[in-house]
Amino acid sequence: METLPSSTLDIPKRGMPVTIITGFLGSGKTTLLNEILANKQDLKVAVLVNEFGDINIDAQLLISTEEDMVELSNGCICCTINEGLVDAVYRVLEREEQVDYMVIETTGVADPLPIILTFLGTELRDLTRLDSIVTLVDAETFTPEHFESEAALKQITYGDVVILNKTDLASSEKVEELERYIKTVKPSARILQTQQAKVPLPLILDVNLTPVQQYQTTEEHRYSPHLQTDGFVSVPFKSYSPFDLDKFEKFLTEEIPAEVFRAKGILWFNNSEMRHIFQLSGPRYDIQLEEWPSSPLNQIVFIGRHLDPNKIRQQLNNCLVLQPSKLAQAMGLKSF
Ligand SMILES: Nc1nc2c(ncn2[C@@H]2O[C@H](COP(=O)(O)OP(=O)(O)OP(=O)(O)O)[C@@H](O)[C@H]2O)c(=O)[nH]1
Repeated sequence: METLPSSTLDIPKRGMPVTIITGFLGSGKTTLLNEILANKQDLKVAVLVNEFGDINIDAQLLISTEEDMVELSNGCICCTINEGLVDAVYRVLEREEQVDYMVIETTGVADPLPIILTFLGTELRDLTRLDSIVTLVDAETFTPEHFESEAALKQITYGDVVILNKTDLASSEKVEELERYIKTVKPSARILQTQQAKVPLPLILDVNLTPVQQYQTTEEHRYSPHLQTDGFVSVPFKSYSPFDLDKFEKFLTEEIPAEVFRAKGILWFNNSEMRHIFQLSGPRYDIQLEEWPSSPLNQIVFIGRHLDPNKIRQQLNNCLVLQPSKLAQAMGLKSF
């Protein structure tokens, strides 16, 4: 990893520079955010993490400390909680401690335009400087059909920098083909190729690449009907009882609905002292072991189209060591 030239850290204090990280579900946005936080040196970065489910897993997996971070859960900042975005930026600006830079991670199903226009068309225009929209693309799973998601296409259309990530999982032909495709959608984009979103920060931060003038004439879009989440729904699940490892493995390999596109969770298993960071993205899943920073509990979110939340919750309840009815009995409570 290159070290950051000292000039890059000398960001002038005229309006706080803002970079928006976008990209489809599982493309590597949180990985990039962690990469930024690990290499920001003395730059004081505030991060704003948005998830459309009501459990914010990403926020719990960031290496940042709590003071640097504003979480926006249970709604998408490009639509339902757009006002929340303005308030969150104000909260950062009002802090006594100087913040040099703000990085925003959108949900994987966000249309970047309403977020861009919030920065350019509200009182935030004078307080911040929109620097760049950075779009992550999963080189393994992305196709020109862009998952039949209008949001996935818009993320590329508005990307000033497009990062073709996960090149370790795609052939060089596929990566070249994708690069050609991206150039047809967004000829002016700076295209980078990465693994684990490892990128020299001067290529993506304080680059002044957002064509602010061009957006000034498109303000009416802000009020146009939002894409909703392109049919994607998020099913959260939380439990204070651990999972039985064998049952959970069986669920993953045999029962999980095919419509689940993405899942992420912090898991507690009966036979382990460790917390398990679970990531499922398209065709693969991965589990990493870490120490628990606090009391164990299970938190997991499933994202996909046409999901049946009750069925998934029932399947997960069946994987618990102590199922809710038994837990209620054990606690002397009536179960409903
Ligand atoms: N093999 C491989 N895996 C990667 C790479 N970058 C990220 N991943 C993994 O892909 C999964 C998803 O990465 P995230 O950074 O959480 O993706 P995201 O865009 O934040 O996902 P959402 O939260 O759904 O929006 C995680 O398991 C990462 O460890 C890469 O370059 N190669």
